[in-house]
Amino acid sequence: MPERHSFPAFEELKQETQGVDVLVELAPPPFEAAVDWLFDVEYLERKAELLERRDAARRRYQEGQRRIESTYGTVVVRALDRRADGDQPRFDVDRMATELADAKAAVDGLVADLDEAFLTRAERRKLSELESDIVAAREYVRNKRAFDEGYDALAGDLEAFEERFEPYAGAERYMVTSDREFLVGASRDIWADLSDLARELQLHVLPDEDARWLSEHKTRFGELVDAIPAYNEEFVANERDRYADLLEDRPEHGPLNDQQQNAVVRDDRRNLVDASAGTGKTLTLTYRFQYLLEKGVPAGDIAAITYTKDAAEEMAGRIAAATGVDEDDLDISTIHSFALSIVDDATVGSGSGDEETDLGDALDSLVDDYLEAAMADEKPDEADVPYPDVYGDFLAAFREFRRVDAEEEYVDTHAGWNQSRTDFLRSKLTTFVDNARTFDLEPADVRRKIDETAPIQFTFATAGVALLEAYLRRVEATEHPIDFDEMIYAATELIESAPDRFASRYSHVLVDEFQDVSDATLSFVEAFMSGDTETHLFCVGDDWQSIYGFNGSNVRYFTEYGERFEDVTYTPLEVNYRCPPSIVRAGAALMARSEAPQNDKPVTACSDLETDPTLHELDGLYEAREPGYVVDLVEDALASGYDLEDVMVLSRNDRNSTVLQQVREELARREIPHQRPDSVPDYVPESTHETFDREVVFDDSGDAAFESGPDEMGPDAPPMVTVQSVHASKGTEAPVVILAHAVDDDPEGIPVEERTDELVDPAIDISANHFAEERRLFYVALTRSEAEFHAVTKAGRTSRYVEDVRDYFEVVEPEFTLEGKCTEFTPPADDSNRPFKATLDCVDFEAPLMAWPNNDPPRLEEGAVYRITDPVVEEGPFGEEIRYDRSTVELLTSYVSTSSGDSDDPNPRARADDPGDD
Ligand SMILES: Nc1ncnc2c1ncn2[C@@H]1O[C@H](COP(=O)(O)OP(=O)(O)OP(=O)(O)O)[C@@H](O)[C@H]1O
Repeated sequence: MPERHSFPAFEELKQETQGVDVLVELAPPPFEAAVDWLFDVEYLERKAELLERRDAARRRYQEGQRRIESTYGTVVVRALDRRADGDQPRFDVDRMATELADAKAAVDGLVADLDEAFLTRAERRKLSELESDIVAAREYVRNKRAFDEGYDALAGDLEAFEERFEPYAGAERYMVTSDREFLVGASRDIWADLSDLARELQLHVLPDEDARWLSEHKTRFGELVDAIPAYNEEFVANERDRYADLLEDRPEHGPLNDQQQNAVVRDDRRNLVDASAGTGKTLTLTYRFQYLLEKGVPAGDIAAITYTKDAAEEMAGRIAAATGVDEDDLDISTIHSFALSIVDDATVGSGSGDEETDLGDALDSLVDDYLEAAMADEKPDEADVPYPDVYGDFLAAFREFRRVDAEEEYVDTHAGWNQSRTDFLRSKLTTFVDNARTFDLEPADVRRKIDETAPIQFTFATAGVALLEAYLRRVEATEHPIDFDEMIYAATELIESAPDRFASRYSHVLVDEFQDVSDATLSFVEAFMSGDTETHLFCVGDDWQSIYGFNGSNVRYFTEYGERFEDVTYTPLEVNYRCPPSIVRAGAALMARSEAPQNDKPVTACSDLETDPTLHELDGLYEAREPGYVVDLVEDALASGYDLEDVMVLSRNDRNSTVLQQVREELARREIPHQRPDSVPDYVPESTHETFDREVVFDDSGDAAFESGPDEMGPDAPPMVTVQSVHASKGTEAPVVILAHAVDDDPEGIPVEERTDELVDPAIDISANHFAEERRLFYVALTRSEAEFHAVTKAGRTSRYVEDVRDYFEVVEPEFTLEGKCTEFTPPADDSNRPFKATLDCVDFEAPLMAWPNNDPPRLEEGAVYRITDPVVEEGPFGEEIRYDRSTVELLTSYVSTSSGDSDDPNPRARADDPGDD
């Protein structure tokens, strides 16, 4: 059936006609004809006009529609086909978009230009279908274009992300901090961009491949946004699972705790374990070494640096035993041996054989040459010394120094009692140059620090600077480094200049006691990170134990490490496995009061031992009583079941220390085996020699002694009490620790008296606060203890650090009882009011006694042995004296004639205990 056309314009006309018909019917007859006539004329005109407009509109429509279809039909159809197939457009999307925009404009123009009222419904539908096809095609192209643009904008970010993420895709590696920060940020940004894009697009309109890409990437990045921050945690958990055997099942002690296990497996570029004493830092470092070996890292790719040779040997022994790797294949050494090995390696075959390679020799011989010639006042052209021009400067300053010294008698006043002038000057000059090297001061730096208004310092330091110049010339002229500092600098330079050769040799460098780094050692360690090497650092340390400021170390390198370098992961360890809870709490309280900023470190004790540290405040004759008292404590410990090696006696100083020297003498007198300072054979009483299958030597005093320190003795080493300085005790532990001479602000106390050395000061550049460093030293001493800690001090002069934590101490006021033989007795002349005087030989010391006649004291008998209970010590004209009277003196043994052979018994206590002697 043909379509019935219907036009609204004609409908309107028709309605109008019907309206006129009704009007005609209602009108009276003559008027009716007139209306008809009028209407016919009007109607016919309008009808003709309408027909004309209709035809024009239809013509325009048909032409327009045809034109649009022929111009744009193909592009619309193609677009719609792709859209329908979910396929990619097969030609240029931009051109397509332009053409479709034109098509839309053409349709819009046509519609605007058309009087649609003259179109049939079918024509209108067709037009609207054309319009909507164009719109749909445009929608497809717009989405596709927006997707492509979004994709292009993301492509760079995605590539960068994938490249950085690629090493971690298998979850086999710890994510380095800078990568992690980048990947966290990038994954968030990419996810946000993908989400924006998806929001902006109609996915169903996109080609399927694009829609799929978008939704898959959006999902992936949605997951990565959560996964990347948690990546390392997961890695660590997996790694801990995989190596649980190593980390949890070792029989010699319990499993490593969570924090220790984390520290072992975390593997940033730089890993820092910052933890207080006894929390297992060294143990964790040892485990990290083993873990790396178990992971398959070749032993030769791992280097460990310890603070002392003993610690290196102990660690190597432990790792070799645990892993079966030959000890010789383990690269564990002190930083100096490590640097030396690098320098040696680099200079092999360079003809360094003739050079002075013995560290220290170069300086010693230079000081000797200059000093000897200058003491003999040899002129530069007479003297057989290197660098005569510098010697000339040295001599001029040295002559001035001697002139000033002759007036001020400086050397005579300051030299040790058995030290010659030359020895004194030699030691000061060597220390001067040594210090300048340690603190890396150039001659000009030292010169600036000299006080020109102080003649002694000015003349001596001017000579010192000349010597430093000569030494630096020698350093320069010598191919092989000739001192420790030079060694470190040279090794650092070598590594930095050839990272491929030296730094990349190690994939892992582990460093113990990292808080003690100096400028030079820090540069050395960091040199391993130079170039494109993949070396990873693992350092353990504790700023609370930084005690080598005088040696050039600077705790700020440790505390500010994370700010100075990139890719640092910190791991705390918060359980102390060594000390009883009271000591752990006292240590934390001590450090909370530090004079210098310290890192905060929460710590709890693992032990449930209820021992409190003990404070022994000796009064009266302190200096004389102290060694005997300290050794009494050693004997008490031995008597209560501790072994010799369980006891450690410490003091602020060792070399030149009267305190430890006297303690050692007392230990030897009581035949207790004990350690002596480096290079001096340790003491073992003759009676025990045959017990040990070792060669025994006898020292000058006739004491039997082993040739080396306890750690080097091997399995046959005899057990002995450790006696050493607090510095030397770092990193060690013992059940019983006795800190002798915990006296405040004393030449051998803690804090040690802050001493300036007028001669050497210009060559020193210590940045550490003296009292803060001494506090840390006290902290080290306190935290060596596994059970008992005893601080022995003089009543009224107790160390400020003990005072800071006195509440944690059990305070013992030892009863002061003197027992000894009266060796001298001087009664006053009868008529005088002068005191009786006597001396009691208490073996450990001589006690001067005094009594006034009106106190009615007993008359003492020379040669008899007395006990004085609770004696009152007073300051007399010749020092401390003990007042005695009848109520305090008790006769233990009457005078025994020397012919009996007993009178020289050095141990009156034994006699007093013997009832048969009464
Ligand atoms: N997880 C553990 N279980 C049992 N004992 C442990 C554990 N961790 C450490 N220890 C023990 O605690 C003591 C202290 O360990 P370590 O010497 O490694 O600590 P440190 O932090 O290096 O101490 P310091 O800084 O005082 O030298 C050692 O006797 C060690 O064997």
